[in-house]
Formats: sequence, C-alpha cells, structure tokens
Amino acid sequence: MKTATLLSLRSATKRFGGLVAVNNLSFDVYPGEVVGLLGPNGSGKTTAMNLISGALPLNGGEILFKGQALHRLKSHQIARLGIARTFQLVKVLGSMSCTDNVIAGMAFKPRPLFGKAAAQRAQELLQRVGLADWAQTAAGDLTYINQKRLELARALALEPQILLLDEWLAGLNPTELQQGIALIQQLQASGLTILMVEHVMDAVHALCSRCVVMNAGSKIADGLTAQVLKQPEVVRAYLGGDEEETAEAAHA
Ligand SMILES: Nc1ncnc2c1ncn2[C@@H]1O[C@H](COP(=O)(O)OP(=O)(O)OP(=O)(O)O)[C@@H](O)[C@H]1O
Repeated sequence: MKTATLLSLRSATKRFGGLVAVNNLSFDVYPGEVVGLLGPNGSGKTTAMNLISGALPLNGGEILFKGQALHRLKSHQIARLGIARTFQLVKVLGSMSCTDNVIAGMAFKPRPLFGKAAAQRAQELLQRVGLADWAQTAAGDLTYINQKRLELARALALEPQILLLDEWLAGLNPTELQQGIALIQQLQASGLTILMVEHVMDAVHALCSRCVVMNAGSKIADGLTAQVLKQPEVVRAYLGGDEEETAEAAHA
C-alpha cells in the first residue's frame, strides 16, 4: 500500500491576465521525501510555491495538505498547519537580532512560545543552522549565506511538516554550497519533507530523490531524479536544448 500523500496539487492553475503561469499542475509529495521542482526561468515554479503557501490564490484546481484543501485559507493559517517557506529573495528583519528574527517566526506556530522558552528554542534553531555565535547580531549585518541560514532557522521555528525552499542555495560560493547541501541533508535525515525549487544541479543530485519538471506553466516530467534529467523533453526545455550539458548534469 502506498503511503498517504502529505501535499497534493490537483490541476492547480494560476493566471495573470492572459498568461497561464501554472497550468493544470498535478503532483504529490510523500512524507520524508525531498522533491525538486525544476524548470527554466519563468516556467512557473515560484508561482506554484506561492499557491502552496497561500501567497497567491488559485484560479482553478486544488491543493491538499494531509487531505485538507488549502484554497480557502490565508497564508498564516497555512503556515500554522505546518507549511513553512523561504523566499527567492532573502527576507530577514534587518534591524532585529537573529534571535528576534527566529522568535518572530514562532508567532505562527500552532503552540506559540514566549519569553525564556522562546529564546531558548531560538538558540537551538540558530545552532542547528550554524548561527549560534550570531544570536545578538542584527540580521542586516550578516553575510548573504548567514542571512539564508537565518531565514531557514525562522522557517524551522514554525516546526513545519513540509519546508518549501525557493532557490535557497542560489548565489553561494562552492564552499558555502557544500555547507548548504550538508545542512539540508541534516534536515532530510531528521525526517523533514522538503519541496525545493533549485537550479544548482549538484544540489539537485545530492538532495532530491525525485523531481517534478515544469515548462511554460505545465508539468513535463515527474520521477526519479537521474531518470527525469535524461528525458529528451526535459533536456530540450530545461537546459535550452543542450543535450550534452544535460547528459553531463544527469551523470554528475
Ligand atoms: N505577480 C505576477 N504578475 C504577472 N505575471 C507574473 C507574476 N508573477 C509571475 N509572473 C509571470 O508568471 C510566469 C512564471 O513566473 P515564475 O516566477 O513562477 O517562474 P519561475 O519558474 O519561478 O522562474 P525563475 O526560475 O526565473 O524564478 C512568468 O512569465 C512571470 O513573468
């Protein structure tokens, strides 16, 4: 018997005027999976993440979390159900300390923490992402990778059941990338389910057991990472038709 899905998109559709940014998109995410959401620029990945997190309303179809339809819920209610996200453009509260940024993330937890308990939990989360020594530093003074770590700690403060990562590894240098991959692997090992939009192929290979690939708003592939990346339609769409490059990526 197949495990029950954690997250299901069923013909999810989003239009911006005449543009169908997400077109009848259906896929499932099962508990404990790390699934890559791939596709060329403008294919609808971030819009799909926005539909799941409730930042944008659906125009058609439905999105279910543990069987519950999300479309009537506001984003804070969706967060409270256990769906946390990071953003493509890092969004930290620059003048506030790292600790306070993480505590702010706890406001949307099902059972919010206050006072000392919140500060202690924030310290644990900062330690988990490698920021224990920056607890009192203003978020705006952190380096780029550390701001990304902080955003992750804030998302984890929700105690999510699924984490949506939107190009969390983008813009990192090779050393930082390895650190970032290791950090996500730790989350994976703890059993957290992750749906990640990612362009960095090394990270996709290292982290994602399965990938869903979009092109021009529609799903064009869904399956085991190595197999999906070899599919001719994915080669053509995702890497602009450079089959050699995709073949290299598939074997990386
Ligand atoms: N708020 C909006 N209003 C109008 N059009 C939008 C809006 N958001 C996205 N789009 C359009 O929808 C399409 C899908 O955009 P989206 O950002 O979801 O793609 P993406 O796959 O995440 O791209 P990238 O990899 O570059 O981040 C694009 O054509 C984009 O210009």
